[in-house]
Amino acid sequence: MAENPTAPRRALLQLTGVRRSYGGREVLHPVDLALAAGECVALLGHNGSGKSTLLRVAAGRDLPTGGTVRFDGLPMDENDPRIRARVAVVGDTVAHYPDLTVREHLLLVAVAHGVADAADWVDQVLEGRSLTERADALPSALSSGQLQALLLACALVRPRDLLLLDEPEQRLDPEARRRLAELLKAELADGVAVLLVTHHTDLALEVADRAVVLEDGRILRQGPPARVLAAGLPGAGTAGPR
Ligand SMILES: Nc1ncnc2c1ncn2[C@@H]1O[C@H](COP(=O)(O)OP(=O)(O)OP(=O)(O)O)[C@@H](O)[C@H]1O
Repeated sequence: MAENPTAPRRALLQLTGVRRSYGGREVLHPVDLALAAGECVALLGHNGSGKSTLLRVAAGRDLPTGGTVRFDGLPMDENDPRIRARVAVVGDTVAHYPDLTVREHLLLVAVAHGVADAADWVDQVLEGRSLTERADALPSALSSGQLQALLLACALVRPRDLLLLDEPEQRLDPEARRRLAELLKAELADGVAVLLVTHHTDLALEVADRAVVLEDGRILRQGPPARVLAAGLPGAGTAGPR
């Protein structure tokens, strides 16, 4: 039977009443958020509004103080191998092995995830992120933009149904940002669900199906990115994309 395009899509990631407190201070008030396969939600908001906290909780890297996070019906837990095999995360901290080259990082991740023909696939991912010339460099010899490209490449070299990205556009030059937008569109076309924390409103406009604006740990508004951005972001002097 043909799929009804107007029917609500089944959520792959479902956050229900999620709260997070640090030292008694609530930084996420109950938040509900659902993300379907092939859908991109952009999380926007001022510094400290709770975007990274929400992404960490969504990734199972941080436990909510209340509410539930489910991935494909399973309680979200980054230690569950069924979840780890399908969820790729680029978080807000830079993590790498100082004594492994760029290529070795990608091989390690690809082999750990059972990727067939890992060496060939790694070469393709290196090429796609413009890292071929730096393949034998150690992380300490990379520029900040190249390091960001490596973190992204580590998420792309492995299988995934859900991609959680915290400001992946950080430190990328305009050309690399343009390629990031193309890459995200290709991920969505492949059915990958993408939760994207970003300060780059043009990126949200280009790739997201829905924008969600957080303010002080609460959803202030959500909807089609153009409409949400036309209403302006909290703290921004003018309405519209920057
Ligand atoms: N581990 C922690 N301990 C205490 N407070 C924290 C911790 N992590 C985050 N916070 C606080 O939670 C609030 C939300 O932080 P979060 O990093 O989620 O914001 P953000 O919207 O991602 O900000 P930015 O745009 O600057 O990255 C902030 O007030 C921050 O100080």
